[in-house]
Amino acid sequence: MIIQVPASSANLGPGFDSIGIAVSLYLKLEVLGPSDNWQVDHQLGKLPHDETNMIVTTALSVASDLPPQHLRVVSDIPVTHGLGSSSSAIVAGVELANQLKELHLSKEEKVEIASQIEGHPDNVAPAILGGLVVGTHINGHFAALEAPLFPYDFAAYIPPYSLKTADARAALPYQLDYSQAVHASAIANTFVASLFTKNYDVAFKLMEADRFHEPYRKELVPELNQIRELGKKHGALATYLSGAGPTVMTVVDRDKYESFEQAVHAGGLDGKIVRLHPDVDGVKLI
Ligand SMILES: Nc1ncnc2c1ncn2[C@@H]1O[C@H](COP(=O)(O)OP(=O)(O)OP(=O)(O)O)[C@@H](O)[C@H]1O
Ligand SMILES: N[C@@H](CCO)C(=O)O
Repeated sequence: MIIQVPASSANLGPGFDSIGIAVSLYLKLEVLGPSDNWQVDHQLGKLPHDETNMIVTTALSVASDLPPQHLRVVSDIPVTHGLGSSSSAIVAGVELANQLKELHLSKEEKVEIASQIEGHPDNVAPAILGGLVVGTHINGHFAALEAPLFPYDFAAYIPPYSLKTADARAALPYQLDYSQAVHASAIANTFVASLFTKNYDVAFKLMEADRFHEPYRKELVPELNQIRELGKKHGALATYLSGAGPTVMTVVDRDKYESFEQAVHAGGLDGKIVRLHPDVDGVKLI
């Protein structure tokens, strides 16, 4: 059995902790069979190979009596780079328990479990459902709604350095001034309305108008402004910080992708740039 989970790009500008989209990088979790101890084979650097691996801890939190397994993980989602690697591991763990214990979890139940673990649904919900998702928690439970998917590609600029979500969250203020909070919320509300009504001229302006997190994180990722400026000169639609960064996502018309990528290379940035498209399936068995 192989479980496949897509990467996800959260926030899309003003949708802090509530909007995310599944994109075409994947974690594949193969179940090789029962084992004396939990064993996780992977080539993902320092991540644990035993029962402390996040995939296993998640699976055991769903089904504590799950017998140990020998697992193999292959993933092209870069870890701590703002493309939802932790969410891919959590979603893989939920699905592992679901399959091995035949729990028959609904998609909504998977979103609830994974969001409780991650704390917000912006990465786990698209990783489960596929596509573009808006969600939050209310009275301790999570709701996630699927928005229409826009017909564009992404140029993901992936810097050579990593940035832990915890560190990027530490850069945020504890409080926002009341009038600033009202304006930030109005931007986010109108952004969501523009997505659901497919008013993309408005959506892409608002995607670059976040007031909740990008102003506080831009010093950590100087490439955000550099690429945003390149995008304006080379026909890109909008650029935002993917999740907690440091990946910078640019939405591009499919026929303008090549020229935008060339402009980023010519800009002398030392990260890599990867063409991504939305994933519509979410977690699935392959
Ligand atoms: N394939 C994996 N298997 C097990 N654990 C993983 C895996 N990928 C990521 N993790 C865990 O998630 C942590 C990284 O989470 P973090 O939230 O900092 O980054 P991210 O999820 O890549 O970024 P973002 O949440 O901004 O999209 C790793 O340190 C590790 O503990
Ligand atoms: N919404 C989250 C995504 C990363 O978990 C953030 O920006 O911190």
